Amino acid sequence: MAASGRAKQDQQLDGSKLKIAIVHARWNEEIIDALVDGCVKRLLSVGVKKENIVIETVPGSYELPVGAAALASDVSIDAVIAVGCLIKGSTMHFEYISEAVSNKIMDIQFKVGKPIIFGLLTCLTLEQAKARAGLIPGVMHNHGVDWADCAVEMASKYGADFRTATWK
Ligand SMILES: Nc1c(NC[C@H](O)[C@H](O)[C@H](O)CO)[nH]c(=O)[nH]c1=O
Ligand SMILES: CC(=O)[C@@H](O)COP(=O)(O)O
Repeated sequence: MAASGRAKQDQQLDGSKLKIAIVHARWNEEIIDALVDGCVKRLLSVGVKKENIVIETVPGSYELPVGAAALASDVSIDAVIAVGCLIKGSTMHFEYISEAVSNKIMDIQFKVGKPIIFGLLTCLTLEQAKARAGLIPGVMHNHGVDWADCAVEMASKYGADFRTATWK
């Protein structure tokens, strides 16, 4: 069972002035649909306008860094949420994609000067993925909600700093 220590909000989130992009993979559609739905509903609930939520897709999670970088290059976008679901198979494919995507998304946000939220589930079983997408009642919350909060907080708190920071 995952740690229950979800980050508590240290400020009232206000997304009313933000434009947020979600780029999601199309593998494991049931999981992705639930994650994106949770993310969008949360963004709307903290004030992001519907017209300021951009949704694009890529074939698989390995393509998320390219999609995220492309969306982040749009000057009007304040943060990108990269959403994918990797489920371990019988080869090392899972490990290579997980590592590459994690490292690259971290790199890109510093290069583009915008928060890119790591919304990639790296699960050993379909059950783990369903739980983290909020699809098993009473087990776990939909992690897409956390990613929405994170995008709004990071864009609000650090967005401008990212663009001008010399430490990139
Ligand atoms: N097995 C999963 C994949 N595999 C596809 C790769 O992400 C990539 O699209 C392909 O290797 C071509 O570059 N993708 C997922 O998102 N989830 C999986 O479980
Ligand atoms: C995450 C993956 O790429 C994985 O689902 C692919 O399965 P396999 O390792 O059996 O080819």
